[in-house]
Amino acid sequence: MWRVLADHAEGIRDTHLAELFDADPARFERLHCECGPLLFDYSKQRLTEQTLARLFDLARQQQLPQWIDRLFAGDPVNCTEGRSAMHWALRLPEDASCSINGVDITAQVHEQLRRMDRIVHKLHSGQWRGVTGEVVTDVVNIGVGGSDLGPQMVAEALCDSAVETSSRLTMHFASTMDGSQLSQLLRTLNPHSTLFIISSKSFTTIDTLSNAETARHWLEHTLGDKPGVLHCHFLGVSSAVQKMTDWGISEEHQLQIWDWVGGRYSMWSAIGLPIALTVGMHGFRQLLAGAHLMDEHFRTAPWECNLPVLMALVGVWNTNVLDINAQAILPYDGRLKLLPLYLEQLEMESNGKSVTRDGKLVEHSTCPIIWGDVGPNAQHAFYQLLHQGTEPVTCDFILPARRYHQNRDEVTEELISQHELALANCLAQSRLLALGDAALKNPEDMPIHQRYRGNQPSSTLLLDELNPYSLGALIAMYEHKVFVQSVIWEINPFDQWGVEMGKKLAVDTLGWIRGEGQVEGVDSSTAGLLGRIVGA
Ligand SMILES: O=P(O)(O)OC[C@H]1O[C@](O)(CO)[C@@H](O)[C@@H]1O
Repeated sequence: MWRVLADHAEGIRDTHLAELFDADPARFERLHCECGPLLFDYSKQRLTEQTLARLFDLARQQQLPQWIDRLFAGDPVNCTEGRSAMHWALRLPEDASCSINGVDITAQVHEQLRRMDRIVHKLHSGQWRGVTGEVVTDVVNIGVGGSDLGPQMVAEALCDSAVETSSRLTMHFASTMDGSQLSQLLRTLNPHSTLFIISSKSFTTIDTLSNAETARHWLEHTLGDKPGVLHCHFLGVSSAVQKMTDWGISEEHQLQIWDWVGGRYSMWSAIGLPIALTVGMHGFRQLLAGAHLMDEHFRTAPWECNLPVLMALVGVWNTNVLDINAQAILPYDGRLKLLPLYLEQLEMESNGKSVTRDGKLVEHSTCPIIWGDVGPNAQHAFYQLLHQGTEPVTCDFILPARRYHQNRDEVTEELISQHELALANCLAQSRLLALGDAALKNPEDMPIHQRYRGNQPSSTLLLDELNPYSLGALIAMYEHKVFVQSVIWEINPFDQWGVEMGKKLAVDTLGWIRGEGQVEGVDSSTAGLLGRIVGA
């Protein structure tokens, strides 16, 4: 199939996107599809309907239907760890039946949602008090990777849907191992009214545990070594129940996740507590409902109108056939500032692999390099390379059609104008990237340094508006896209062995930094740097 695709690419290699649009006025109609609040426009990709037909053949050859069935049957698709990957089960409605190996998964999931609900209610209503009796007004989520990026990204993206609470609760996030964010927070927060969530699937991540330890010392130092400090000021979310207990988190303040939830797929579980604290449980359930809509769409929609499948295959075409190995994520909405970071983990930690499920070296490129920023800001930073650099890049433009239409006040008109400005810039950029000079009047009169080559492919994801439901659908779409690509590439998207060894090597290195033992068996760069650090 790869040969067929390569030959097909040869046939359209010299056809510019401007020609494809000229040749077919209905190109957009043919090459876009919708699911609920999302519209996926891939007409600015360098492909035709014949390309799609061949990509579907490839997907059939790679047994995509069987793999989708396996994913939703709870089979151990994470083969190196012998686990299933059932993030989709976190989004099931309560009346859905899902039992795996005799365990009622839906009941487990909804039991934890009810526990979350009680905690959210207690905090929102001002009933959660610190050890000295003050109402908790600040919550700090301590976590890293999937235990930080998803909750933080969504909580910020949904700031307009934040609920007013009688406790006037504020969410904060601390992730960095060096304590940068935590030290800033501890300078301003009141220990009497601060609650920490220790969020860690494994409850072994040193970044999180060292931040948690610092928080514990701060509380004990400022509040005194009273019994009840740990009980009143810490919540835990983990799959390692005993480890939470050993750390000192009381049973009633523990929320549970399961082995079958991957860290970067966990924001739908109790790891998403900061989201629920921001938008309330109703908002959190809307987020789950939007994701469930996408799960059902992915599982059942024909591929011709299946958003995750189309998005994945377009990506495979770019990466493996057109040799485009960079992808920019460009939301035209400041609330989605953290989405590129979130997708960096989702895509690159999942599919940044070079060994197949069968233990062979892959023969094709896998995950491209993904980065991004809020589009309008990136226009003033790296768009120069997109327009006139030497590297091909594919872009995902993400934008809500409507904003500021609710809760009107004295600046609503101005803000609506600002939103229109962002929309105009998004459409202008994707048009110029695709068409190049053909988008301009009399380009031949311009000097060469002002000309645009164009032919840079992009997709546009248009949301009705950004709310919990549409965001849930958007994120689930990317999750399933990643899964489809892993099937095409024959890799396991649910493990991350590449991140383990660096952590182990750091243990020895830490000993040397602390003056324990002789530095030996390391390269001269590491030895030289250690010498400077230890001598500093
Ligand atoms: O939730 P945990 O177990 O602390 O893990 C945090 C992150 O660390 C990783 O395991 C990578 O080191 C990610 O996959 C995960 O999201």
